Amino acid sequence: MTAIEIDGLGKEYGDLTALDGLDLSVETGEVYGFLGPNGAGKSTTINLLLGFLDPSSGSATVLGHDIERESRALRRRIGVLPEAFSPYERLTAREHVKYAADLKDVAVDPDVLLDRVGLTEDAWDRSAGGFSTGMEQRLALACALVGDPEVLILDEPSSGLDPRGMAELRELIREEAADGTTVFFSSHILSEVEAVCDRIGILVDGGLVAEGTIDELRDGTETHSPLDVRVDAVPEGFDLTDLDGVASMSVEDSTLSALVTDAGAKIEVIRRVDQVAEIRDVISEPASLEALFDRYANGDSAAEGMEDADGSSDDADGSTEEADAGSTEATA
Ligand SMILES: Nc1ncnc2c1ncn2[C@@H]1O[C@H](COP(=O)(O)OP(=O)(O)OP(=O)(O)O)[C@@H](O)[C@H]1O
Repeated sequence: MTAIEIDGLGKEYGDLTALDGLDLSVETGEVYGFLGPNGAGKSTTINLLLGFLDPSSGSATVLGHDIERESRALRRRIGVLPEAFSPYERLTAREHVKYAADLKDVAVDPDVLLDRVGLTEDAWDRSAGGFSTGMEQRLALACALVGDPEVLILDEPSSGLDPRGMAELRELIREEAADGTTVFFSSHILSEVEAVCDRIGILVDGGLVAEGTIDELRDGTETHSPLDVRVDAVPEGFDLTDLDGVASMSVEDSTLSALVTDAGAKIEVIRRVDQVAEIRDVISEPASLEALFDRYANGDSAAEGMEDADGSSDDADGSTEEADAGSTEATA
């Protein structure tokens, strides 16, 4: 079943098109990462879903509720962590959670939620005016969890959190997902998205440029995976960049590092090195989501052959930033 269905959603602010006919759907129980650079339209999308903004075109439903006509009913069933949560200075943490419960007309034990988001007990009865950014973010999360929402919509949930806070947030998202909650969250922190999301959509200039599981995004595009081969000694002038699928190579001491575009190229690299040196170690890493994101979000030419979010595919022209010699045929 679909929890979020977005159909041709558009938003214009005067002359500026912030969202350009977005189509997207999120299944019930899915954790969907909504990625994009600054100004891509992530918050605009979320604010439209919540009924805080009116669309210029298109439509959307969340849990079957139309976002324009049924936003009140909808907001009772979902939990929201807004982009710029700003607590009421004089209310304590407990009072915030109680207030959020009143708005939804549900009963809640604030202590359970405050404990769950890792706000330490000594802060529960303190005015939120003195909270650090991380504490504010934890409080916002506690408020979002009020009423055991069926859908959680989180706009940059990790902003202000330290690494421990981010790890706890990931754990919380996993627990919610295991409980059947649909989670839709925007982020530009790729490791966070990679760690918890079932699917990712990459938004650039108000439109989705790619969508899929991490593996699909990796498989459907040409990303460069690092391959390090440590040998006894690298022969003078040794070069691999004539091999298909080797985008670049460098040598440091006795380690030869290549960026390769497919698994076949890795085997070829190892064969070639084996002919000229004694291999001591091989370290092979998958392409990072970071690199993949850069290719889409920054319009890197290697991304142009990737499968688009609508399933169509452009032609790759064969050049990449680092690659003079690498084959860059699109695999999508
Ligand atoms: N109220 C507004 N009036 C005019 N332009 C706006 C308004 N809100 C957003 N925009 C513009 O719309 C575009 C999309 O902004 P939006 O905040 O949705 O992007 P975002 O992906 O959430 O960015 P960020 O990661 O920086 O929060 C940007 O160009 C932004 O400047």
